[in-house]
Amino acid sequence: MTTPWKIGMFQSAMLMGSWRLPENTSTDFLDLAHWIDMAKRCEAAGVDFLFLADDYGYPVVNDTIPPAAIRNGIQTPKADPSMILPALAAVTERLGLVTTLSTSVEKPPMVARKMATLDHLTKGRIGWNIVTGAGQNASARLFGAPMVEHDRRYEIATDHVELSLKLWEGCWDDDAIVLDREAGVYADPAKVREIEHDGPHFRSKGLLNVPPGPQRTPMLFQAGASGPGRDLAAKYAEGVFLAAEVSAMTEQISDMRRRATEFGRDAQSIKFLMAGTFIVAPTSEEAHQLRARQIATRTLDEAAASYSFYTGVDLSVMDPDKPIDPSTVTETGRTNLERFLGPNAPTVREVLEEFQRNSVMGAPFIGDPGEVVDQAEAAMAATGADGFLVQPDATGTFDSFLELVMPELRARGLVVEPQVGETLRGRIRGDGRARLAPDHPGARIWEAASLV
Ligand SMILES: Cc1cc2nc3c(=O)[nH]c(=O)nc-3n(C[C@H](O)[C@H](O)[C@H](O)COP(=O)(O)O)c2cc1C
Repeated sequence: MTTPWKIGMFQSAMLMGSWRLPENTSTDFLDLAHWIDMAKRCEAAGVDFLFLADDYGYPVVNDTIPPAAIRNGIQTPKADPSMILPALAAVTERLGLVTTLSTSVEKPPMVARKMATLDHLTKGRIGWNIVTGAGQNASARLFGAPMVEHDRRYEIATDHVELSLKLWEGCWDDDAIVLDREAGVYADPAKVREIEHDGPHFRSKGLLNVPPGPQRTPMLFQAGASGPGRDLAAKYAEGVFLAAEVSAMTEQISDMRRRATEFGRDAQSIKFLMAGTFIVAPTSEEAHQLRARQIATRTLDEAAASYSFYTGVDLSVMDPDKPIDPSTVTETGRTNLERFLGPNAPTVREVLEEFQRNSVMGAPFIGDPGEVVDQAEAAMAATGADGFLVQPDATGTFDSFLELVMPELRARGLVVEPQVGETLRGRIRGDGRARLAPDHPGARIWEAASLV
């Protein structure tokens, strides 16, 4: 059998899929029962994890929210997934649970404490998607702070992760909790310590006041593919989410593996998951009909509002018949600007049409179960990726993927059944190891602390 594919499911606590279609249920995103049902179905179908993306942003162009964004529910409203996760932990026992916390907004001790708590509550099934924050122009307004430039946000993220790693790996020895009721000893003071950090952006002398969970450091994910984003991933990430065309993704993966070796890590220690949209139905014809219905629910105005959320760039004021001006700069997200520049750049109209069809996620796989898995196998072979981050279907959930694609993947021997008791890291790395690999910078913090 080939190395099993890793299968994660992408969600956000907002409108997903084509919410205007009558079969779409993402309008229930503020109902806990919606999430509990989804998590149980994901677990029963044997996928590796459910990822709840998050940010504080919303579309803003020329200092205002485009009316199309509010009218059509584009990237807003959006609820806080960290409030939903404990309920999902309670009703699952194998499903990994991954969420986002922003290094631009949440301070390291807050991230470290929330994630360590969730690692306990999930019994080692939690992952952190490290982001500098999508929709940054809106987020900065919301927090009343000047917008920090793109590359500097990644410098802050690097220092943030360094301190967070110290808190997870350095404060508590493995055998610090004694729990001797007779002697009245809860924890051994010799095995618990404050860490010190004096970095370019964060300073701390402190103790993480929750002991680490089964993974110590939550499994670390990252999703920015600009130069500084790639470096952050290469240095710390154990899983990377990518959304692009196959050719761009192939380059991103090989470049990030190369950068990982420059940081002294095994290039294979990062698992790359392609954002994959599967438009699947029992027959090919039904799948293509569904695709046409989905595209018809989205206007070019909405595509422009969505593009502005990811990039801060307003395509609606540009000449539709020319490519995006190559001198355009943005301090919001760069990946979705850079992928449409350069030789053979598409026109603005083509970019909008691409966003109307696919948003940031690249072209979908369309067809019956056999056809979509053939297409997915070809993408895996071309890119060298390790699996998929599956996008919600037209219903806003994953029912068609879980019911039609998972059995096909299993029949082809491409996935293995997750087991109770596995940590998220152990499962995704495939070696059962709960803790960071020895070549990860966080492992050196643990080694140094355990020698104290
Ligand atoms: C599949 C995927 C998931 C993402 N999830 C989040 C998220 O939950 N929160 C967020 O703020 N940004 C998220 N992003 C955006 C990235 O973190 C990043 O800001 C964006 O890709 C722009 O990259 P750059 O900052 O390197 O230019 C996601 C991106 C991708 C491709």
